[in-house]
Amino acid sequence: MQLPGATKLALTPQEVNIDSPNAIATEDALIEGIDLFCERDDRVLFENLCFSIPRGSITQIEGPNGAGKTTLLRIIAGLSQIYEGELKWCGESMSDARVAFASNLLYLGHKPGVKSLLTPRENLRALSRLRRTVTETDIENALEKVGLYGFEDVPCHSLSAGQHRRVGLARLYISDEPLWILDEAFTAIDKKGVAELENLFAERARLGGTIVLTTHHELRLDVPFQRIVLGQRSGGQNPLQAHGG
Ligand SMILES: Nc1ncnc2c1ncn2[C@@H]1O[C@H](COP(=O)(O)OP(=O)(O)OP(=O)(O)O)[C@@H](O)[C@H]1O
Repeated sequence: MQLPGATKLALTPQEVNIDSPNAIATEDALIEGIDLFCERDDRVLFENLCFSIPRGSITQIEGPNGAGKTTLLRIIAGLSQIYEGELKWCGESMSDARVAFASNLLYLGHKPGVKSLLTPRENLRALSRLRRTVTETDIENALEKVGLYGFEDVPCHSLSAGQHRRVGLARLYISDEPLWILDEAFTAIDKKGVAELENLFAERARLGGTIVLTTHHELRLDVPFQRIVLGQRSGGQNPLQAHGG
């Protein structure tokens, strides 16, 4: 379902060159952060932070524990306003573009957002209830993709931590939102699951989807991606770094 006044971006491949982040033209940016500043408990998490997130790209927010990765991710996702500076969506101020932004976003936070009393199938039904286009077959396929075949109708409280997490991740396989913002998506996921997620991310970016994620995992992607590195203020490095695929 689309919100009134919201423009949903189509998922279509687009040429994106993120070999040199500083060279990204502003008009290509889906999201821009300009001169962002954030402080918590009198501690500056980041300041003068600028980045540009192009459509069809993958951006990893990286840094040590407590550096402010989740804080920045929540700010970008519009879930926290504890910052100064400017955020833009498709060249428009985020505060003016809030409805359009929200209709394009799938956000998966730290916690899987899965209800323990429900089964994986019931959880996915509930999470996709606003989307008439999601069928029972889509739900079954998504659960199979995340390795939950045979567990569709088991209450989630009797699943393992990794399986619980996989129920939440199954949303990615039924998502038509062009922007995914994912906090610690790999937590509790085994090696095979991590590799499958990495393939999904790369494939999604090739289709024109945009992914912003935090993880301590060393990403192995066969598409170029960029990193916003937090927690290195004394090093004076550029927080935006490009990585080849
Ligand atoms: N609700 C809150 N109230 C006050 N301070 C907070 C709150 N949430 C986080 N902080 C502080 O903000 C700082 C950054 O936290 P954040 O969760 O963004 O870090 P992170 O880089 O995601 O860490 P991790 O790798 O451990 O997940 C930390 O010092 C933390 O104590």
